[in-house]
Amino acid sequence: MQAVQLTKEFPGKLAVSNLNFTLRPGRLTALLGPNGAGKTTTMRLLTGFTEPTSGMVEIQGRDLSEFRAEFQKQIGYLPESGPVYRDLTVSENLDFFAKTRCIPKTQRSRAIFRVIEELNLGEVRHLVIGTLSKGFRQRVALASTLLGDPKYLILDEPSYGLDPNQMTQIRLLIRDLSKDRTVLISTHSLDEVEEICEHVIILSNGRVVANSSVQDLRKQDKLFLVLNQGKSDFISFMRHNGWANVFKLKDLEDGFAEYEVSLGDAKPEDIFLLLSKNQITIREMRKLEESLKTIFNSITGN
Ligand SMILES: Nc1ncnc2c1ncn2[C@@H]1O[C@H](COP(=O)(O)OP(=O)(O)OP(=O)(O)O)[C@@H](O)[C@H]1O
Repeated sequence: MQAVQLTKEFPGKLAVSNLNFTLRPGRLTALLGPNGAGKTTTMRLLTGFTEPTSGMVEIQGRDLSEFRAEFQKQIGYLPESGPVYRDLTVSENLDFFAKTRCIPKTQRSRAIFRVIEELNLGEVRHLVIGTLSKGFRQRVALASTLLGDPKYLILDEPSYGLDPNQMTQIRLLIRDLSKDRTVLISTHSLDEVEEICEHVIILSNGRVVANSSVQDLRKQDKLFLVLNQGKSDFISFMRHNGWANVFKLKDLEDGFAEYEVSLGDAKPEDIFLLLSKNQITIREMRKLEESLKTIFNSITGN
């Protein structure tokens, strides 16, 4: 599933602009971004609920706008906070959604039984949704999304409002589901991303500002160094040796200075070797592991 130059403009508001990314089966992707960055709009475009102003969503090489009705049977969309009808029982709610998803009558009760089992809803199946806790309501919403076993799942903040136990359960379930499906979740929880996601797309002001594996994002680790470079300029020396991202933090009184070096693909020992070969005196050297939160904040300019 691919977003190709995907753009949506509302009157007076460019919500998302020229989005390009690919979602793959077996790779759980998180969509991140500050409030108003365009996450919900992107998800609605991917599900075909909103039409793009320009660009397209391509599914296995086909433009989604050409087979929207057919595709909606293959996609499970969990919108932010819902949908669950509070005065229906869990079973009635699932039956209603099974009908809207056009699951044939002969297969409906089997499909409902399957999601009730999958989400552990057996004990509450005859209860009215309005009487259930937020965690159970969210599970019912997710169960409705899974009816008919869709191969594409677009889940807008699936763990929002859940307690820590429920959160863990839902996250593990989503991770399992993503093994043989194409799954995109939006979230504000960087813990969730670290725990279950392999890939991240970060939006800021309607644009993609990062599209990479969680592992690659983490390659923004840095090295903190205190060294004495004598009279020559350490930054130029490092640039000359292929290290572009070197910053002086401050000069110390005794000729030493503090620096920060972005590691990229390299290891701290590569730098250690370079410095010792060139007789640079190192007083201190330590790896600074950036938290995903710091990386997110610096990418989105927060
Ligand atoms: N129907 C609409 N009409 C006009 N503007 C809209 C509409 N829907 C969304 N927008 C605007 O588009 C921008 C992106 O909104 P969107 O809901 O996609 O962001 P979001 O990242 O999901 O935000 P949040 O994290 O707060 O849910 C916002 O500025 C929003 O006000």
